[in-house]
Amino acid sequence: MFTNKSALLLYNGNAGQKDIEKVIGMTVPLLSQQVGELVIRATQNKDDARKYCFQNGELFDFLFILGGDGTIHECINGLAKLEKRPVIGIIPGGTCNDLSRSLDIPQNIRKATETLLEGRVQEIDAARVNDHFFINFWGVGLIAETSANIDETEKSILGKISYFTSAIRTLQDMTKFSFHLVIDDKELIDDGVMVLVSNGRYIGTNELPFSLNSLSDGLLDVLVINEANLKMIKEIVNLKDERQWDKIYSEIQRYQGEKISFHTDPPREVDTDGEVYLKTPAEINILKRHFKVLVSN
Ligand SMILES: Nc1ncnc2c1ncn2[C@@H]1O[C@H](COP(=O)(O)OP(=O)(O)OP(=O)(O)O)[C@@H](O)[C@H]1O
Repeated sequence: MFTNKSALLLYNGNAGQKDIEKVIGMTVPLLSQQVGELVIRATQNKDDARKYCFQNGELFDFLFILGGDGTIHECINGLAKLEKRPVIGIIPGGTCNDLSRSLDIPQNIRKATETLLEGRVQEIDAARVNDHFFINFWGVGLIAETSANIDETEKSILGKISYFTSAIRTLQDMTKFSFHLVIDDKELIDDGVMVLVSNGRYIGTNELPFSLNSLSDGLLDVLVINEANLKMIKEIVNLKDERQWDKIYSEIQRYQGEKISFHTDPPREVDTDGEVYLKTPAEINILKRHFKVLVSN
């Protein structure tokens, strides 16, 4: 599949906890054995991946992204509007790596590279929010405030555990907010502590207990949490049997749709794929099978 093809390996040059030379050493020898022409580039700054993908994405048949969900988010924002988009191979090099988990890619870098090189191409959905794009999730309330409250030093030392310590801090002073939500033709005026729109199956390394949730189903899943406490959050992340869901959590509402409109007054911060830089209001549309990715055979 890769002979006579060109590929870009883009890696997060600021890879936090990871020994980048060791990480690169686990993937480049494997890629260069199979790929016709391999270009390697490290990101120099935040937003570099988005700009580079936008300017050069059409030149490559494949894009291997070695980084976390934040780096992937930047890449898909650079690629989304291009006519010719490369096939994406995700090598999990971040802290949470939620998208690679949703795609069942091994979390070990060498194994992930081998899996992608022996894999097949699958089309997956993405979503457009206003003039931006996301691939894994969009959320307001608890999730956005947890991300915003993460201490970067803590993240580099504790990795994914920092999300839990931040969630505990955030829950202590979380207050409800009012919102106006429209999912396709269904209108909901309500208040709550979190509204989540997900395309993928994992958030903060935890699998969402939705058996219907798929990256290729042409639908976005919407989760509205009206009340939250720590016990409940722990139970949600540990809940593996979806049949228990409706019985236990009457304060959680679930929907699916293709087009979502969300308003708050005043505007609230939004987390998209783990990055907090957007605010409400939001007009969200599914982009069916917009990207091609490599997955396990
Ligand atoms: N060279 C760089 N200098 C500064 N920031 C960078 C650089 N390269 C990437 N970034 C930024 O670092 C952020 C985090 O990177 P990344 O997502 O790869 O790792 P992570 O946050 O540890 O992983 P995850 O999102 O899976 O938890 C991204 O938002 C990206 O914009």
